[in-house]
Amino acid sequence: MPGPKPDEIEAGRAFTSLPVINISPLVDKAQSALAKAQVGAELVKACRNVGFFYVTGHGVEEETYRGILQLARTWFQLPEEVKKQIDIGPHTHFRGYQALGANVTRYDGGFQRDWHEAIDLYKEADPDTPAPAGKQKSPIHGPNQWPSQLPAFESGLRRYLDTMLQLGSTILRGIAIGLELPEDFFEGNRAGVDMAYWVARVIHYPPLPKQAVDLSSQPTSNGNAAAGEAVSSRPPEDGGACRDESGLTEIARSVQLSCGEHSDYGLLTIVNQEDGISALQAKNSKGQWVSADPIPGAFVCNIGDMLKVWSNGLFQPTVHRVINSDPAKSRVSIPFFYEPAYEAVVEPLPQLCSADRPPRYAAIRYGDHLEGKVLNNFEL
Ligand SMILES: N=C(N)NCCCC[C@H](N)C(=O)O
Ligand SMILES: O=C(O)CCC(=O)C(=O)O
Ligand SMILES: [Fe+2]
Repeated sequence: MPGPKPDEIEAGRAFTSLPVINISPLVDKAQSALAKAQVGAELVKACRNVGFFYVTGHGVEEETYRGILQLARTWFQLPEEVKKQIDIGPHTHFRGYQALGANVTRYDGGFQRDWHEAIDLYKEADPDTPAPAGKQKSPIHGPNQWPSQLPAFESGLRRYLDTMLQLGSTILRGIAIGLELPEDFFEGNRAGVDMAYWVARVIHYPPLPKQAVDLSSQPTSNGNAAAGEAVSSRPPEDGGACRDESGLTEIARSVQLSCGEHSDYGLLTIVNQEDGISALQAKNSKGQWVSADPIPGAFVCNIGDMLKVWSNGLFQPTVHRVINSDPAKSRVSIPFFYEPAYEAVVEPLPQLCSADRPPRYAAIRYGDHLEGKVLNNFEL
C-alpha cells in the first residue's frame, strides 16, 4: 500500500472535529464483506487523519456502559481509608487505587501531578511467570486489586472488561481490513483476546482547583491553552478534597491539568465517559485542542504508540489531555486500553514499508514499552 506524502498527513491532521463511525457491519456477522470493508476504510482514514474517532453501532447495551460508570461513582464516594485498602504500589505490581495527586505525567525531564484518583487494572498475569531469556521478571505481572468493597462493582467491572476486550478486538479486525492486512492480523500472539495485555483505568476527576482552570484558559502564542508556569497565589478551591496532613493542599496549588498531555501506549483506547461534561481534548497538527465531548451512546476511541510502529508511521498516536474545568461537577470515565501481548515484538510491517517509506522505527517488545511508562507514572 503506498503511503501518504508527509504534507498530506500534516494537512489531514489539522482536524477540527472527530469522525463518528458506525461499526455495526463489524459487529453483526450477517452483514456483507463489502459493508465491512467500507467500515475498515473509514477506520483507517480516521486513524491516519485524526487518531481519534467515535464508534456507534457497537452493540454494547446502554445499561452496561452507563451502569458501570454509576457503580464507579459510588465506589469513589467511599471513605479514603476504605479505598486505600487496595492502594497501588510496586508491591501490588502497579495495580490498584491511586489517590488524588499520586498519578503524574512526565514532560521534558519534569513531571506534573494529575488531578484525578483512579483504579488501575491490567490483564492478570502470574507474577511467577518465568521471564524470557535475558529479561528480568516483569514487575507489572500480578493479580489485580478488585474493588470488592462494593461487590456489585467488582462483578460488573469484570463483565465490562470482557465486553471491552471483545469490542477492541472487533475494531482491530476492522482496522486490519482497512489496511488490507488479513482480517485476523491482530489475533493470536500479536494481540488476540487471550494474549492482549489490556489495561483499564477507572478514573474520577474532581473539579480542577480554580487557579488551574484560569491557567488552562490562557491562550498561548499558537492559540492553544497554556500548560505554562504561572501559578496564582489564590488558595485552591478543590471541591473540598483538601487535607493538609497529606500535603494535598500543596499539590492542589501546583496542579495544572486533570490529566497531562500524553499519547496512549498500545493499540486502541476505548473511552466510556459520563454524559454532559466536556473534559477530554485531542491536539491537532496546529497545536489546537479539539474537544472529544461525550456523544450519548458512542465510545470515544484513539490509537496508541504501537499502532504507529506497526503502521510504520501511517498512523500517529494523537496527543490528548483532560481538563475538568466545571467547578460544580466531577467526572467519571473508564478508558479501556486494548494492547499487544506483553511479549509481542512490534516492528514496522513489511506490507506498509516501501523503497519510498523505509522502516522508521526500531522493533520494540511491548512489555518493555509499557514498563518504561508505568514504572514512571507515580510519585506516591
Ligand atoms: N495506559 C495508558 N495509556 N495510560 C495513560 C495514562 C496517562 C497518564 C499517565 N500519567 C502518563 O503520563 O502516561
Ligand atoms: O478520562 C479520559 O477521558 C481519558 C483519560 C486518558 O487519556 C488516559 O487515562 O489515558
Ligand atoms: Fe490517554
